[in-house]
Amino acid sequence: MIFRDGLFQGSVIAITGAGTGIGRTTAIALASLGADVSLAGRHIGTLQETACKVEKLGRKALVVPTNIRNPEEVNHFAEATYQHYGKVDVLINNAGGQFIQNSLNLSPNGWKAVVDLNLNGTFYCCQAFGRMMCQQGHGNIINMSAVVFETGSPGMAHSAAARAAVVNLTKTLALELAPSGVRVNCISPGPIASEGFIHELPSSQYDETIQRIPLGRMGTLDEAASVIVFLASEASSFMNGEVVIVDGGTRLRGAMSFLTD
Ligand SMILES: CCCCCCC/C=C/C(=O)SCCNC(=O)CCNC(=O)[C@H](O)C(C)(C)COP(=O)(O)OP(=O)(O)OC[C@H]1O[C@@H](n2cnc3c(N)ncnc32)[C@H](O)[C@@H]1OP(=O)(O)O
Ligand SMILES: NC(=O)C1=CN([C@@H]2O[C@H](COP(=O)(O)OP(=O)(O)OC[C@H]3O[C@@H](n4cnc5c(N)ncnc54)[C@H](OP(=O)(O)O)[C@@H]3O)[C@@H](O)[C@H]2O)C=CC1
Repeated sequence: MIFRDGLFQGSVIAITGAGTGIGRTTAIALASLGADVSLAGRHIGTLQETACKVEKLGRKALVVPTNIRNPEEVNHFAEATYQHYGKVDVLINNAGGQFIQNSLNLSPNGWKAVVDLNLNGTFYCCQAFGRMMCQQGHGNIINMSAVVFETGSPGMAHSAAARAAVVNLTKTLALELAPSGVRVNCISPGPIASEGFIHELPSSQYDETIQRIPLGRMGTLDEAASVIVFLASEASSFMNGEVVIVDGGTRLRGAMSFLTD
């Protein structure tokens, strides 16, 4: 990481989806820069692995198993974090995902599951932590979109619609919360080589995906995490309601289909 040692000393940062991929890499990067963290996700095992790495860096980690699709669990995550640390400086709404399917074959429940995760879950977290941040008079929320929001995205109708909504939610919250000292921004990654993405991408589409990325390779977990770290830091203190795209230029080549047939 190219950030100053101790940059986040004294900061408390809550992260969803912190047991794997971009979330885990971000949590460890922030801890290496001095932050104490609160880690959410559904699977306690992977969260505990992240917590171990954080503690080895000499920082504190609170593990709060949470399904962000459930607003009561999200409220518990926020309350547990505040009770444990007494404040939260930054919330990183990283948890998300989808499955690839043609729109006409999506079941109502499949549609709802993906919108619930990527849009509603993000909103529940913004609301629960946003209330507390407004009360404490400062805060910084970073939402996760995906570059699919910029174009049509065959095979990802549910996710692309939800990610576009997250962008608008970010802008609205940026306006609503700014008077209370809370800023809200969004990161929109393109193909980042997380285990989750590689696993979900049909192997027959791997080569085509790489060819579509102007930089000729997927982004690394560190390259996604470092943009989140920048947004979490005071280096971005005058950014509010912004969407930072991290896709190696992929969106410039237009819509990409994830369908295999
Ligand atoms: C221009 C190029 C840019 C590239 C951009 C890349 C964009 C994004 C990349 C990433 O997001 S990388 C992260 C990858 N990780 C994941 O996506 C996580 C893996 N996915 C999931 O965990 C699931 O898909 C989920 C929906 C997010 C969660 O599912 P969950 O298991 O909790 O759902 P259920 O409640 O059990 O089921 C609800 C409903 O959904 C249907 N369903 C679930 N998975 C699938 C599937 N793989 N295929 C088809 N349908 C699925 C499930 O059947 C249920 O529907 P019903 O059967 O009840 O009708
Ligand atoms: N990799 C990429 O190219 C891109 C990724 N993204 C987004 O970046 C974020 C991180 O993805 P990435 O690291 O690549 O992939 P991962 O699959 O590794 O990360 C997804 C994380 O979300 C968590 N999660 C899923 N559902 C829930 C839920 N209901 N409640 C709480 N946590 C949940 C998972 O943990 P658990 O299963 O334990 O709950 C997991 O840790 C996601 O939002 C993803 O959609 C966006 C664009 C591109």
